[in-house]
Amino acid sequence: MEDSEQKYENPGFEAGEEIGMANLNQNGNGSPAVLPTSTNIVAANGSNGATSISIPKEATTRIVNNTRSAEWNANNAVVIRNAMKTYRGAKSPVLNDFNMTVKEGTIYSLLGSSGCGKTTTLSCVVGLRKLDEGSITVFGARPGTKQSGIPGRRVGYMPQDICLYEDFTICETLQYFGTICGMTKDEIEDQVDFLIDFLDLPPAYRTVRTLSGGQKRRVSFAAALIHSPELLILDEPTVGVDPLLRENIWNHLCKLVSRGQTTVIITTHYIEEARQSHRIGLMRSGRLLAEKSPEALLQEYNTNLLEDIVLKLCKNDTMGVTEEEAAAKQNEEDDPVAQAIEEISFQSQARLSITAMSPNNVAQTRMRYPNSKDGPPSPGATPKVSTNPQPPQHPHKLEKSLSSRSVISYKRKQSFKQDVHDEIYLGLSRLKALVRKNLILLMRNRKFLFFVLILPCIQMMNVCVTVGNDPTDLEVGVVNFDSDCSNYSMEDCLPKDLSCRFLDLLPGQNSLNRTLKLIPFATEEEALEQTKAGKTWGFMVFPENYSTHMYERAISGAEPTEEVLNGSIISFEMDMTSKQVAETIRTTFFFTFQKYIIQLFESCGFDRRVGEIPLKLEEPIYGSTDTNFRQFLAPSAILGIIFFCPLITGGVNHISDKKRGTLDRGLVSGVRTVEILVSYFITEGIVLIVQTLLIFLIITQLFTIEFNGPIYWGIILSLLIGFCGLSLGFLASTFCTEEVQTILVSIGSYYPNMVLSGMVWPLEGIPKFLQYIAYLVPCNMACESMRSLATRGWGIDHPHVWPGFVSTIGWILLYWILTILVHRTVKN
Ligand SMILES: Nc1ncnc2c1ncn2[C@@H]1O[C@H](COP(=O)(O)OP(=O)(O)OP(=O)(O)O)[C@@H](O)[C@H]1O
Repeated sequence: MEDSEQKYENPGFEAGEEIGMANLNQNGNGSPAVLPTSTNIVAANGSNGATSISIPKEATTRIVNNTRSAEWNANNAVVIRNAMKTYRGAKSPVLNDFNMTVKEGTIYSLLGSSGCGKTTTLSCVVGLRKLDEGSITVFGARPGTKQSGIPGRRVGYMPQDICLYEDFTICETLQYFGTICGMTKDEIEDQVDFLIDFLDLPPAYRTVRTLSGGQKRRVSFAAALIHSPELLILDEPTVGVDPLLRENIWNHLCKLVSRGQTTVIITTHYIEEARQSHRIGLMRSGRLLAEKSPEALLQEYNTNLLEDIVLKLCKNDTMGVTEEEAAAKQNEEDDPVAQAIEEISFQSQARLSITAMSPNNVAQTRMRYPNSKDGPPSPGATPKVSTNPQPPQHPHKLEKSLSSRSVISYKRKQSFKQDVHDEIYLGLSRLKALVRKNLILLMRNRKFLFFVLILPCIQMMNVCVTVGNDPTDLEVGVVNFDSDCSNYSMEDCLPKDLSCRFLDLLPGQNSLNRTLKLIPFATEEEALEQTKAGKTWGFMVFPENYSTHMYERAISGAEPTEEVLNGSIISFEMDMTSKQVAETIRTTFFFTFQKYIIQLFESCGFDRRVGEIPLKLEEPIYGSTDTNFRQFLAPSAILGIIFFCPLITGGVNHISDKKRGTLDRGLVSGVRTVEILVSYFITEGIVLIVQTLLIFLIITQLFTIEFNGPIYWGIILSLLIGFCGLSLGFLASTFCTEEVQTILVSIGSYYPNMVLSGMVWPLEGIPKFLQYIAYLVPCNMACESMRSLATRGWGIDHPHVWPGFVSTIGWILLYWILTILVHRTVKN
């Protein structure tokens, strides 16, 4: 119980002290900082009065940026100086010459109306946003540097929004954030038990989605606390929390701070709640109106309600009266510090007030704060300095929580080898947490998972069933003035019914091949009308005495008459709007005619070879004589489908993570972009492997499409293309803010990729200049490789095959580099 009786300390502040950059007149060695002149600075040294120095604003910024000496006091956890930030498109800055000093081991409450810039300030402190001007130091270094511990496990961040995975249970949530911060399983288990009990959370197996708003906020709070960080950044943690629990939370924060292990920056809407903090920053329109201990404020304004002070300061600010002027009016006593600050407030817009505190003061000041439960002090009374605070609601559990076992200690100085070891251990720990997170999210959405696994198979089957088959039942009209074909023989060598023999040989009449469906017409006009009406694809006309003329032309040798030549022509009129259909009909006619002539020659006793076209197509070197379009399309279709699915799912998952705020939360805890990418590669890789194997099964077993080369290289290339799509999806989602944008970008990039990689049409058929541009699409070379593997049976060592693998790996690396660069740029 020693802790509960221990006094809460107020390290570094005295009641009545002023906003300040401590020890600006000293550098790290204790020697005076030499400052050029221009802007007034007051360096007040305790009660010894104020010293006025002039420096240009940029010089102060430089000092802040370049050295720890002037700004940095070993007791400062967070220092913000001259911060300026304007959101793109905003008319006024959200942070306007903002200064803030948070001492180590204290609770700092940032108070301000909605929209004044509190969240922006916190997001800059945790490194999620960058300032336009000015500086932030956390533990003496810029956020983002190793020394600052941000991002990393030295900080615990609770954003304003819930920012949790809705499909996780409470236990999984805390495990995730604990593992990211490098906690062991036992440490996490201990903390989970404690936090569930302490924060009055529902049972650990409950899914976040099923919790109330307040319960979700408490889980979010627990996630920030789990690793007992040195710096806790809490954005409105007590909203929606009942008063008793709110008090518990504050007690817990006080407890953590009193042990000197934690610094807390908290934003809250409950002004009186802020009484329990060591320092209050009153914020308005991107500036601090005051930054003092609650006692100092209450004393100065001679009131017992913080609300009154906030109201007064805001009114004064609206009227253009500075805090110092207002305080001077309230308190007629001549305070040299207040006077000094008043002086610079009038002289410069770029105000910089500095209170130099003696280190002795810092060490000596010990103040205990009244608990809100005690009620406000009576009018005119000085703030209550209690010696007996309300004990926390679960003192024994707090003891347990705060024992050295549950508090992670951070060694600040260790060997390089140890550093590397820690980095590797932490990196693996984060990766493990990310992979587990992805897998849990995937498994919790079983229907979606099933759809994701099955979708590429459905697409592939779709391609195989619908594409590459010859068209059938094409309706073609026949106008036959030669014969009514009522009684004819295919064997006779007679000049009659030859038109019937030709029609008989057309596929679709007596054969299984159902290419054509012949429709007889009495006149050409009728047949034409039907074609014009779109009911037939065209019609053929056999002239009168066609058989006689054809017989003479075929067997009467040289020098046929003009009448014979013209009278033996079968004329075709066709609807040529569909290239594939027209080609099919035309090819069918030509091949049938060839057969018909051979058959006529044979029936008349001639050598059939006389009737053959004297061209010979030898056995194909690669492929077969009856290769259809499906054989051409299938290998590239695999790549197209495997590329597209992860492109969409990877991008959408990343955006969801971003929108939920969970990504930012992870990044603050030290998760790296490359780790997120690797984790998605692992989980999506599992999905990809299943998708690829299913697709290969479908094409080889169900549709019996030949894969002549080593099939494992085909599978590896498909996986690489899947990873390539995933990487592109990631890159796209780095730019985008909404899922629909990623989907549009994916679709937009999919079609050029499909067309320019020769998936559907040979690249030799596109304009020459486009053939070069086509190399810029990721599937281009991979398509050629895949086709060569599948149809020509070549191996990885063939110069048409390996470049596809190399180029795909190159694209993956390029997308990764761009994603990391864009991510950094966007963050900046
Ligand atoms: N990404 C953004 N782009 C443009 N403006 C923004 C963006 N984020 C915040 N703002 C604007 O900046 C101002 C400060 O926002 P911020 O979230 O920091 O306020 P806050 O003090 O935390 O408010 P609250 O207490 O309501 O959470 C607001 O006017 C807000 O509309």
